[in-house]
Amino acid sequence: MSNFTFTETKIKGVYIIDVKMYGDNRGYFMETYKEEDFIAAGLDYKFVQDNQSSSRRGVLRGLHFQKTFPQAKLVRVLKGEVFDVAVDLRKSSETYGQWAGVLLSEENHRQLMIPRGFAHGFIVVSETAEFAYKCDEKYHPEDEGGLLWNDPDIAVEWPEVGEIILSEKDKKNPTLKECKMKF
Ligand SMILES: Cc1cn([C@H]2C[C@H](O)[C@@H](COP(=O)(O)OP(=O)(O)O[C@H]3O[C@@H](C)C(=O)[C@@H](O)[C@H]3O)O2)c(=O)[nH]c1=O
Repeated sequence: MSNFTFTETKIKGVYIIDVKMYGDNRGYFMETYKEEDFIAAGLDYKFVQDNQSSSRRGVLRGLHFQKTFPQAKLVRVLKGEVFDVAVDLRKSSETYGQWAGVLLSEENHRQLMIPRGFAHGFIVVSETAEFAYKCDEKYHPEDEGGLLWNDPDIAVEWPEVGEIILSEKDKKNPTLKECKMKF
């Protein structure tokens, strides 16, 4: 029997994944990824790179994608809490330009599966957060693309966290209208 529950969001292909935890007097155990269970749920990805980042409250990383080497991402939080967002950039999608968002935390142990063809980002809600994710394509620095986090046409409803902290690169990201990105 699988330890995973896969729930598709309003955007086709984007899944919230909950995991059964086994607690005892030592602490807990949980599986965080199992190829055969993901394939059985229709999520057949071959992950080739794992990443981890740490950020303080108000840090917003995103919205990021790779243009010619798109990455599917399986994302989760190790410490703290973030609001995680995927924006659909698939040209033939009925939900092109729309976003899905979910709170991921060290308490709910939730994961979000984001297919290729999306921009991805998150904002840190807790004092600090450690974030981990698997990618099915390696990092290509020359291929990076970004979308402005507060593009009014996408209108992500980011939670209120006070001051928002962006990288210099992310401050200069274009809007969807400006970059017309479609996969
Ligand atoms: C993403 C990445 C960055 N780096 C390096 C480049 C740079 O010097 C440093 C920090 O990179 P960034 O500022 O792009 O890191 P960050 O803003 O955390 O970028 C990440 O944001 C989230 C939202 C994503 O979805 C990821 O795909 C990725 O784009 O790390 C790698 O060596 N490998 C990687 O895979």
